[in-house]
Amino acid sequence: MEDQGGASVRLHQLGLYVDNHLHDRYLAPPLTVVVATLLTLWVPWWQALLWAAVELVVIAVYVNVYLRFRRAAAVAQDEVRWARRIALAHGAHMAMWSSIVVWAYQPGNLANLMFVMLVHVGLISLTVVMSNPHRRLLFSDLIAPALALVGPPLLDGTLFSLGLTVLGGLYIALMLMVGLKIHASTTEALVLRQRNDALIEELEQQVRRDALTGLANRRCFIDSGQAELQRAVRYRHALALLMVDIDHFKPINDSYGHLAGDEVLKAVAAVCAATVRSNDCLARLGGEEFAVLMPETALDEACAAAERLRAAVARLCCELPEGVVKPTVSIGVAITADGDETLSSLMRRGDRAMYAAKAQGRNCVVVAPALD
Ligand SMILES: Nc1nc2c(ncn2[C@@H]2O[C@H](COP(=O)(O)OP(=O)(O)OP(=O)(O)O)[C@@H](O)[C@H]2O)c(=O)[nH]1
Repeated sequence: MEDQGGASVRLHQLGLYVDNHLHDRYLAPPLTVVVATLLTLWVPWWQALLWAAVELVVIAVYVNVYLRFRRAAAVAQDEVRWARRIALAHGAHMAMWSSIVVWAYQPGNLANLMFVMLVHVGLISLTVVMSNPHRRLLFSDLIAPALALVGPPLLDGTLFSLGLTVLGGLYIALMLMVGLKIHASTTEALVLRQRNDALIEELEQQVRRDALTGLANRRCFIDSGQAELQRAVRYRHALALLMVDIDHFKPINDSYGHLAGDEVLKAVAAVCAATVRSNDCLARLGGEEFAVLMPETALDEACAAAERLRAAVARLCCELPEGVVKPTVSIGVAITADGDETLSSLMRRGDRAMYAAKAQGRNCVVVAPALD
């Protein structure tokens, strides 16, 4: 499942791991103080103090690494690099806790053995709860406390201690199984969420795009148009609209067939897309009608753009298997000086100008009269 999800899923898992461990900053410092206090039962106070001081620095370092990861907005390729950094930072923390075994464990002292084992049982439980989102880190986080849990009783060599080692081993195996189960379900949930997000994005694209030409569709045009009008009103900018309609399109369909008509539509759409500016909103409103919304564009600029568009389409020569088609367009230009008009009124005026262009013989540009 992990491989299926790929690096981006593992990056998500790393994010979950980091989120879980960020809570550590509230738990780890007070726990350090409590354990250091208990340690003074078996080691000189200055050793316990030194351990607590180093551990508090290590906590500060790994919390800092986690916060930097959160701020970095890492991408999928960074997953391995961040996982390594995080493993090092958190590994130092695990090593500090497990080091208690080496310098504070007193063979034959049952209270001390219980203390050391309890510290590591707690550490293993917390690790499984907090590290399960990321399998690699789950394993690396478990190594030190697992060895520290089963190690000391083994050193004693008594039957009782051997029993404790077996119990410790079973406990680790059980916790590992639980951790891996939770890991598998989080991975599955993440993969499903990714698929869901991709499907939603695709659906949103389909709802807003025209399937034939790939341009924005009417719905998308209306949404962008409303937003542009609001901006034009707020900043008192001019907003221009071109209504573009292919001339004599029905005869193209009738003579060459609907599929040939589709090819002409796609070719005209491509010319329009190549001719308008990138911040203009070009859409296919339906049939053989297109619209271009041009923010912050005055009348003379809009007319020049319309003329450029008309001429570009007139130069177009569609060589189809059914024959050669040379489409032309009629364009109506409407402008609102400070956005003080509704979109439908602007579109109506643009439409009327476009029909006037048709009436004037087609393949030309007509400007709509200014709004009273
Ligand atoms: N191939 C194709 N044709 C379409 C599509 N949508 C609409 N049409 C056709 O476009 C034609 C539009 O014809 P009309 O509205 O009569 O306009 P026209 O023939 O272009 O004439 P004028 O606009 O007056 O120059 C109709 O025959 C529609 O069937 C489409 O997606 N693909």
